[in-house]
Amino acid sequence: MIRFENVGLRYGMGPEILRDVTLHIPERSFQFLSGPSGAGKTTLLRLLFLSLKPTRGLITVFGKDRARITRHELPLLRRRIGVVFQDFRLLDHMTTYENVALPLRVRGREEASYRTDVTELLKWVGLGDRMHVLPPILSGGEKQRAAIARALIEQPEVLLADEPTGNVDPPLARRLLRLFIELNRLGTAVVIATHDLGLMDQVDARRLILSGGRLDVYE
Ligand SMILES: Nc1ncnc2c1ncn2[C@@H]1O[C@H](COP(=O)(O)OP(=O)(O)OP(=O)(O)O)[C@@H](O)[C@H]1O
Repeated sequence: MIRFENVGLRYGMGPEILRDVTLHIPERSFQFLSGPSGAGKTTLLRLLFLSLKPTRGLITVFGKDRARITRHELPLLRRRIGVVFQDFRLLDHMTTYENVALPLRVRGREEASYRTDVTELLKWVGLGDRMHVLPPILSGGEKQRAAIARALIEQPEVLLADEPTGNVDPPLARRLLRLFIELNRLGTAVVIATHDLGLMDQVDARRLILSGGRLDVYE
């Protein structure tokens, strides 16, 4: 689904952050992306989300060569990739429901056509009773789940999550992990960037480990 071949990335004239990274994210797969702080996990996620271009190497996304994707095609491909950012990026002046519905509204969909989907998804992530609350009132874990719901509303083929359990207590981290596993069972490929060894030990999943700019894959 997404393939990297000998990918290198540097910011400006800085050192190479990623070096010769070769990677395949298969359909319906589940993997953790780990490595020390500053190893380049967020950078790798940004490459997967097409918000960065590699400085060298080949990336193909849904069969398309990254270098040949036009500005017009980019939003269509991105819609197939859900992302949960480290800082959630919820809009504070919109309710939880409105935040999750926003990608559909932006596309010009009528509310009547998506109201049930948004409501069901919010119930699925455990926010059924927080739908009409503004994000500043949500707890860290609730914000996290709202961000997950927003990433899932367009039924992406792959979900990328950057440290999704970074700010939550262990019981909630386990709950979020169960949510990702269930999502994966329903057919979505999942990539979770995390430092949390305890979290990774709870699932027998692929591990992508970044260190010194290189990526090792443990199946
Ligand atoms: N926009 C940028 N411009 C220049 N350097 C950057 C930029 N973004 C990240 N870097 C550098 O790239 C390296 C990798 O950063 P990145 O955020 O990808 O690591 P990470 O593994 O996600 O770290 P953490 O676990 O601490 O979030 C770091 O040295 C960082 O300073």
